[in-house]
Amino acid sequence: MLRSCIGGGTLRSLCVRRLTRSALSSTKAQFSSAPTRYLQPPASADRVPLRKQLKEEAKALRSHKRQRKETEEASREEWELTVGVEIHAQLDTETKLFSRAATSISDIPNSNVALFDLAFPGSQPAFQIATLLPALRAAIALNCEIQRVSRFDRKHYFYQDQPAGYQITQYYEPFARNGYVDLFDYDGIAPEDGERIRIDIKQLQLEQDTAKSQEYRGSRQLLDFNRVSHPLVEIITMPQIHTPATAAACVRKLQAILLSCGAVTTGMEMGGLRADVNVSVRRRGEAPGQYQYDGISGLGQRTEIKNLSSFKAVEDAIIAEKNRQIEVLESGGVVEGETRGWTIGSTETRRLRGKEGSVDYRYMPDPDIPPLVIGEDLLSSLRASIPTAPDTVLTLLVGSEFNLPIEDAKPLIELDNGARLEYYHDVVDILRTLQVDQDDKTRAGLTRVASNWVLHELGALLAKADQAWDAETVPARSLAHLIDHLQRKLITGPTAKLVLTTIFDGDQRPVPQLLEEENLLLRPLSREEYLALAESVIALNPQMVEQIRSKKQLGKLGWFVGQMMRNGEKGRVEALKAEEVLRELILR
Ligand SMILES: Nc1ncnc2c1ncn2[C@@H]1O[C@H](COP(=O)(O)OP(=O)(O)OP(=O)(O)O)[C@@H](O)[C@H]1O
Ligand SMILES: [Mg+2]
Ligand SMILES: [Mg+2]
Repeated sequence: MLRSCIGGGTLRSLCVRRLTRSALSSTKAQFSSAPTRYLQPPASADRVPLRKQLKEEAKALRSHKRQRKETEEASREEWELTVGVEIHAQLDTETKLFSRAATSISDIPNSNVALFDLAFPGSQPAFQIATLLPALRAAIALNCEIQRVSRFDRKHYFYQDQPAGYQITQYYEPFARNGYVDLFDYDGIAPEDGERIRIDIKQLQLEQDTAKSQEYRGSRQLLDFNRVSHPLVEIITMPQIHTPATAAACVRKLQAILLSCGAVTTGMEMGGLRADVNVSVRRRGEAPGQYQYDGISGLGQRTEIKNLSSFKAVEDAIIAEKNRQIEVLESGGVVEGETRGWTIGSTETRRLRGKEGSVDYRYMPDPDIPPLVIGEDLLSSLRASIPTAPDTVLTLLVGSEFNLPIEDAKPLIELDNGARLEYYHDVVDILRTLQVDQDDKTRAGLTRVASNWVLHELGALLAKADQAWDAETVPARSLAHLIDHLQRKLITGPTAKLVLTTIFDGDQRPVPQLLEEENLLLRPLSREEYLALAESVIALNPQMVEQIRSKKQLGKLGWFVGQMMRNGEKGRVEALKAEEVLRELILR
């Protein structure tokens, strides 16, 4: 740890030493682990030299991508793709939907299971009212009309992960209808969808999750009933999406909204959210297709790809399924309504089963569960407490108060479930107080400087250490003090980065104390010292000076600045002042 090396010498020299040593050992490691084919001559004449092989592979990949793009464009002109998405998200609740068993997923398998969850004969459902709160927050955040009365239904199918032989869901009378989600260009929608597209949401329904199956030694299945009856919200979009990229953007946005309104705590990466995509194609020139869905007619036959667990899988599976359907239709075949699966890294969807018509599920109202009646007072208190929507936060961050580029505003909102944004606000607040004596222009620029440090400098350290976000690793106060010192030119940029690394590695001293004790505060060079330094680098490079003077190659001044920083005492030469003196000496 860096902290332990501080005692024996100056922080700067020790860090350089530490870096050199670790750089050397990593170089060594690279060499020792390099495949032997680098070091040995080719064993036989037909072995292609590696560089050539890599070049050919890169060329093949480029041509494959080009071909895929061309096929995509050609097929887009001829075929219309339609996609509707169903999202299943695990609600942030302490209990299951109809029992008081805990929802914790980290406990040992089959430890959180009530009799009703296992469908023991005679056990009865006891609806847990608290599970409704995150569901309602989701419905409000998705602009839905909340139904004052809704009911639960049984959807029958037989599978090992469903002990009752039916799933309790809301088929006939869901608790929320007619919502929408707006997707913007910055959400990553396809260019042909323009700056904004609105996707209507047909309904939100409460339902039970299934048990988790796990394959065991190939032929057996292990079942963990901890997940069974975990409260889920199913969100169903209308078939209004026409590109794979927009479908992926839609799932990403729905996840962001659910996280930000506190309906869920985990996203796709942790298995807390799964997506099913429904895909159909239709030849543009031909008569409308014979299928319809909730008032939208003229559609092609849909297939459904179940259980997608990443945004990339959503996009890739839709591309593959669209291409498969086009191929079937172009060769005179018929697309069958079926459920299909997708394996990550694959290029094709695979048939799982023919799609049962809704009749086969034998939907029926659950006779054991009374209707859900939602009061206006509950709704208005939830509406008042719902956090600001991500789009509104984004507008604020790119607006005049924060003036951030969209490329910074988006990750600030999305990273670490909002914790990064909270930290950023803390840094800005403290920084504004520290810089209260500065002029308006400097103070206005603080928001951008802070986002650069929070996202890029701190982000790079986290990435390098492969470490998860923790606001205490570098306390907001420390980062604000560091930026304050830098803004006041009390330290140089490289020193600020070095100190950030030191704190990141565990040094807990307050920044002013650390800078003082390690002698890192900038002791500005005098004018005479700048002049002497500039003269020495000028004297060593007369030709360059001549080029700058005669050909007006002012860009070369930067090279001289670099020389001055290298030759001068580390951390004491300021680039702007160096350039000022150089201009004076060379261009006068
Ligand atoms: N022809 C079509 N092409 C593309 N998408 C479609 C088409 N018809 C319906 N969809 C989409 O399919 C989805 C249907 O979801 P819904 O939950 O209503 O039925 P389901 O898939 O039979 O139900 P579940 O999978 O929950 O048993 C919606 O997202 C809808 O937009
Ligand atoms: Mg559905
Ligand atoms: Mg479905």
